[in-house]
Amino acid sequence: MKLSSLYNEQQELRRNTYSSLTQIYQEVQTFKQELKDFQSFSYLLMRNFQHQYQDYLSQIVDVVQGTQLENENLQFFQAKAVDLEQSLQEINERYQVEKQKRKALHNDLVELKGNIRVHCRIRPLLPFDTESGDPAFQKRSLSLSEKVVHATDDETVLVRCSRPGHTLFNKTFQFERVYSPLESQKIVFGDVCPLLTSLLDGYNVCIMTYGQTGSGKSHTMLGPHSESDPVSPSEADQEMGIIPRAAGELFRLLSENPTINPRVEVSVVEIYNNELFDLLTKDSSGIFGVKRDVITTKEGKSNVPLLTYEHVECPAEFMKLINKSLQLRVKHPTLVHADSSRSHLVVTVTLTIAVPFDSFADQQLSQKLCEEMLCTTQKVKTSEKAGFCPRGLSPAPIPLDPTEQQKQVQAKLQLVDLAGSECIGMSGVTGTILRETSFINRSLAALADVLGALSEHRGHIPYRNSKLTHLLQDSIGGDAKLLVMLCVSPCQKYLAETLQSLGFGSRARQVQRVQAKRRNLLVSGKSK
Ligand SMILES: Nc1ncnc2c1ncn2[C@@H]1O[C@H](COP(=O)(O)OP(=O)(O)OP(=O)(O)O)[C@@H](O)[C@H]1O
Repeated sequence: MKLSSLYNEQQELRRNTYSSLTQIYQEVQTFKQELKDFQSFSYLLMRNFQHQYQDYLSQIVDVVQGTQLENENLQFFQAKAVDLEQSLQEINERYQVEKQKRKALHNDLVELKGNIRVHCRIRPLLPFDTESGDPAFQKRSLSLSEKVVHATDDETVLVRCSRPGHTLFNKTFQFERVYSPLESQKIVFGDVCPLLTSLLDGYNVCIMTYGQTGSGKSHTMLGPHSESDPVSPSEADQEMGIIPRAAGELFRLLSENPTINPRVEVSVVEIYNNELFDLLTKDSSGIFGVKRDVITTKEGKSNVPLLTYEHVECPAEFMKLINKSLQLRVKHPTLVHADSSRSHLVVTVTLTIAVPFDSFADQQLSQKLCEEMLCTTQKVKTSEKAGFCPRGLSPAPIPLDPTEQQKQVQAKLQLVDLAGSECIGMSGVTGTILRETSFINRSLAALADVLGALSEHRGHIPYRNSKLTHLLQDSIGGDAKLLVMLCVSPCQKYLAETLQSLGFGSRARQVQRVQAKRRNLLVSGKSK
């Protein structure tokens, strides 16, 4: 019994063992299958990975090669850009040289043809461009201060107005030189400076500023100044205008030529309400600014009898006279400009220099002129104060050592700061100032008429219609080198006045006068 139960137990154990073994076997088989599947999946994965790796690798190689190529291209283009930049710079430098040459040739041509040279300066926008006493105007002032006048290059002014409600305007004007609002007093003088060399070479020269009131004429001619702060000829003052700079340059040039025995004389006149005043002399009651007249001499030249010429020996003495005269110059405020000059200011510098005879022909001519001078001086006997020239004559020639072989040349530099042309409605003037304004406008119209008559080669040139044109007759219609410096405002508010000034300048350029001539001998020493 016990044996049988043991047997049964063993049988049971065997069955269980067999069943477990079978189960284990099945699991091993399943595991083996799974392992096999995993192996083939891994293999597949590996192959895929290898393919992808190959792909990426070849892509990377392509990219690296491409980058290298691009790098080489970049370096090539960079080198090319440097080359191009260099040649552009060279071309630019050559262009600037050619431009200067062209400009010099153009200026020579202008002079040969006897044309008037016209420069135009556009001033910067200033606070008073947006200010107005008129409240209705104030509302519009922002748009009216919009810039409509531009310097597109150094010879072209573009006037462009595209404001809704206004006539569209797009017009260019050409001048010998155009200054943008950023260009300094020094740059402006740089273009004027050669005219001083011409003066020393014996040419008469006239430089005048023309433009609307407040457009920058006095600023250009004199620089900022006031009674308490006069114009000083100091190199440190960047804002100095043409007159103090010209004074400095003239004496600098003279100091480089000590043998020419120079004599510089200055007269200053103001033309106010068509009357001419000598600002360097007092009347019997001790008041500066004596009324004078302009006459035409037998030779057809304009002359101011009894005009004072003062002898100056340095820029400081020169500017002292100018500052004294500026204090006398009539100024009144207008709506456009609080410190408006109401008169034309004409500064005349007479330079007499002695130069050696260089040819027999010169001596002959000198003799002739000497005789002419003698005749004239015998007719006009005027007392001569120490340091002053005989009134009403051009300044006296320098007495020379009779044994010296020298000739004298006299040339005249006129620096003219015109009163501003203006529209009466815009400047808001009444009473005395209105009267002044109409005189200013009439004299400027007379100037335009003279230019018109000259450009049309009319037989009669109406110089005598105003004191201004009569006084400037020799410079405008004669053989002087004449430079008109137009001054214009950049803003919309003064468009009409600006167009008027630009039109004046364009007409002035059309005038063909006689070619500028060197002054010849005034009087001579004796030749041996
Ligand atoms: N280029 C410029 N740069 C800076 N300020 C300027 C310039 N031009 C003119 N101004 C200023 O504008 C104002 C008017 O100029 P300016 O007195 O020269 O006018 P104007 O044409 O002589 O006027 P008017 O005919 O009424 O005397 C001044 O305050 C002057 O300093």
